[in-house]
Amino acid sequence: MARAVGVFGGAFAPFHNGHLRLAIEARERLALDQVRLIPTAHPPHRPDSHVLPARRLEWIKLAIRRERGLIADDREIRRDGPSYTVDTLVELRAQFPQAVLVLLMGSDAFQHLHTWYRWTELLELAHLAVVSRPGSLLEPSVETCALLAARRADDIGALMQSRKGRWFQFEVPMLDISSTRIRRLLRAGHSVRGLVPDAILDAMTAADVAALIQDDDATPTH
Ligand SMILES: Nc1ncnc2c1ncn2[C@@H]1O[C@H](COP(=O)(O)OP(=O)(O)OP(=O)(O)O)[C@@H](O)[C@H]1O
Ligand SMILES: O=C(O)c1ccc[n+]([C@@H]2O[C@H](COP(=O)([O-])O)[C@@H](O)[C@H]2O)c1
Repeated sequence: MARAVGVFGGAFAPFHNGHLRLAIEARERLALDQVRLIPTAHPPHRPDSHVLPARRLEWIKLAIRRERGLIADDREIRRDGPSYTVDTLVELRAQFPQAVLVLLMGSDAFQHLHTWYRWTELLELAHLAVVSRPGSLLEPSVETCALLAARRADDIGALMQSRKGRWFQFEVPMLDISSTRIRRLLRAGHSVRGLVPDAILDAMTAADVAALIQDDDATPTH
């Protein structure tokens, strides 16, 4: 039975080496037994990707084939309605009642945490671990400060003393890669090798590329 489980959600359109490094570094540095990679099916906060969620899940599986402790998780694909993270954590908490649960995210997502559905409940279900990302602050936003200030864990030991309720920030060597940048390069007919895991790239069809380049550019930081 897993004692410490990382939870890493995203549109992953496409999954790239920045995502892969975040998952690997989090697993190793936080000593997680597993990190579950969860593509959104019906993201509450952005338009659905033109790439079907099942295809984005397949890409994740290709990318993590040889990585111990990384798991492609289809629970948001199997669920109807908006893919709220709080619902995902409720399910995972029921599946792993005794485990330390750690919700992983980049600093750009962290900055918008107060806009998430029932965001204050997230810490009642899991810890948060935030990793620095080029162009966005690692500090909590003014809106989340009141709740988060007293709940910061200064080190991994402090985080692992409880199953939920704290947040922690850690740095990984920054990879200035975003799915938006990859889609822009594809739109321009450029290569994205080195940004996307080779196993995904080698499996990517013309139809995949056509779908990806229809997706909107994400806002602010990339
Ligand atoms: N290069 C990176 N370094 C660290 N974290 C990242 C990186 N790219 C994405 N993330 C994090 O991965 C999660 C999922 O991100 P998402 O699938 O939206 O990727 P993205 O590259 O930001 O895509 P898009 O450009 O379409 O918004 C978020 O928590 C985000 O902060
Ligand atoms: O639950 C919410 O309201 C919510 C709002 C915004 C983002 N999220 C989750 O945050 C994760 C990263 O989202 P994104 O757009 O950066 O790929 C992904 O798992 C989303 O489902 C969740």
